[in-house]
Amino acid sequence: MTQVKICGIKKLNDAMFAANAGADAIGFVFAESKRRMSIEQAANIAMNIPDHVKKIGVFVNPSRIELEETYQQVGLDYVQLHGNESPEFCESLSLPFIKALRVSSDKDLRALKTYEKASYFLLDSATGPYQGGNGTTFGWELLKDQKINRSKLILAGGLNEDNVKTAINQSTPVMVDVSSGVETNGQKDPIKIKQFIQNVKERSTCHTHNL
Ligand SMILES: O=C(O)c1ccccc1N[C@@H]1O[C@H](COP(=O)(O)O)[C@@H](O)[C@H]1O
Repeated sequence: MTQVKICGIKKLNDAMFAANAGADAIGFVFAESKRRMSIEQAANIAMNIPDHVKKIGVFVNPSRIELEETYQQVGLDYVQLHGNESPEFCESLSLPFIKALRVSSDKDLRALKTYEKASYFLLDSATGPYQGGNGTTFGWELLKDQKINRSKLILAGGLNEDNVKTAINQSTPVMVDVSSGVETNGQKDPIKIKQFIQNVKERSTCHTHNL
């Protein structure tokens, strides 16, 4: 079944709601962003949500020390690297990481093989002013015939309750990641979170039955 990560969580209520609605992972943004939060805020949420929900910290070009301290103090399961972190930097890390790549054409997928130590790789849209969380999609169809290890593929970028089933059909990722698409007026929206997760799980069930 396709897993779901709800990213940009800033409140314990939202984290609990997402967990109870079936989220498999939640994301805390430590990069420059309107969703940015402190280590203390994230640690307080992390210690109060069920263990089975993975805690993922999102960074853009962090220092090694920032990564290690945040990972340990919050109790993260993974760090998500959303900037221009080099393969050498990533390979030298001693913590589990997800490497995000911004995709606008199939040429961008060539970088995947240079991050082999990544636990997962996350494909996001290249459109928008920020390094992530732009709420913009990319052409998922370009993933269809690519030789990609789907068990390590997280799909992100502009996903929402209306497009997530199509996105999964076209890219067959192990996990989908959403931030903007489950917000209203810049705040996480429980109705959208619930519907998003329901649509993903529904779609996954249908898929399994069709196999
Ligand atoms: O969410 C943010 O503000 C953010 C900031 C900097 C880097 C990454 C960020 N979020 C990640 O961006 C993608 C796409 O988000 P969206 O659904 O299009 O809003 C997702 O992986 C978030 O984890």
